Amino acid sequence: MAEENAIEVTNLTKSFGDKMVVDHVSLEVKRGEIAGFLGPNGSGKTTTIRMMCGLLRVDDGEGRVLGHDIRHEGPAIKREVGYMTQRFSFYEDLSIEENLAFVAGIYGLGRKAVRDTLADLGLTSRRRQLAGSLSGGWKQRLALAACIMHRPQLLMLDEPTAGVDPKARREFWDEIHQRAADGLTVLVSTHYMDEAERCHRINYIAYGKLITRGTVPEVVRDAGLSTFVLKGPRLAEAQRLLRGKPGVDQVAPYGVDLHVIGRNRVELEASVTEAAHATGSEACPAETSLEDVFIQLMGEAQDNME
Ligand SMILES: Nc1ncnc2c1ncn2[C@@H]1O[C@H](COP(=O)(O)OP(=O)(O)OP(=O)(O)O)[C@@H](O)[C@H]1O
Repeated sequence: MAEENAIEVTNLTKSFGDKMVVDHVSLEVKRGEIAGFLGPNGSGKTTTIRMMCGLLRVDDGEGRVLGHDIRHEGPAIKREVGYMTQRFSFYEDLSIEENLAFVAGIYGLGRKAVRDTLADLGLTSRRRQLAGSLSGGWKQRLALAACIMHRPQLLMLDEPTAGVDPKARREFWDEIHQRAADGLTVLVSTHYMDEAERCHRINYIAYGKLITRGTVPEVVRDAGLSTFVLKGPRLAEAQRLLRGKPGVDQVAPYGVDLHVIGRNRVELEASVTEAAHATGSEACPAETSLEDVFIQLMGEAQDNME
């Protein structure tokens, strides 16, 4: 295994009953990298994360996490990985400090680890506050504290910011970036596009299959999509006209604009020009967004399933 990779797994496969929910997924994450794990609901992200943490047996495939074999060295992986589950929970009637002391006990850590972690995450002044009375952002900070207290080298964060307000999400990401700069590796699943754009590299999975990976500009470029923006007074009509026209794969209102996206640029441009003419709107080429790419990939993956 190349030493610089914190995660290197190939062909991970898992079925529940007769349903294959992770289908030969291969992932590579470099040390110190923030890797995004994106994909529609139920596409297999959590299952993949749990296999890589040594929490779930793989049906097939192999690989190493922090140099440990995922099939046979689960306990070593668990010691060196911090896993923040999707619906993390605390004892609501215990304080921040008491909750962390409980987690410290599980890892065999002492009071110093709790004190250091409180200080490290800016929780010292709130340490006596009950976990149940914390806002979403502080709860999530407590969850992060609980999963980094044993000083893991790799964090696996499963939708860590779901339902948290934008300011708290930004603070969370600043925190993650600082830690990555200090050498921590992070794999983070998210449905938020702004968070995907904050990752060094992203991996997109749909219906159990890894569909694309790379930096955000690489993923957008590799998708090979073209986008036109329509501006004008009769966009609802333009939207109706464009649906199902040659070259038009997606039509989506963005505020007062209409975005029209497709793979075949020549056909797309002809359809857009025609709709613009019919509705007195103005059309111009625009950058394709990551969200447009994901929606396209999701639709295509769905079509391949049928
Ligand atoms: N223990 C289990 N037994 C049976 N089916 C399961 C089990 N765990 C997950 N699944 C199914 O496997 C599929 C993949 O689920 P998974 O939670 O890995 O997806 P996900 O990409 O993390 O989704 P989300 O974005 O909604 O969190 C889903 O259809 C889910 O219902």
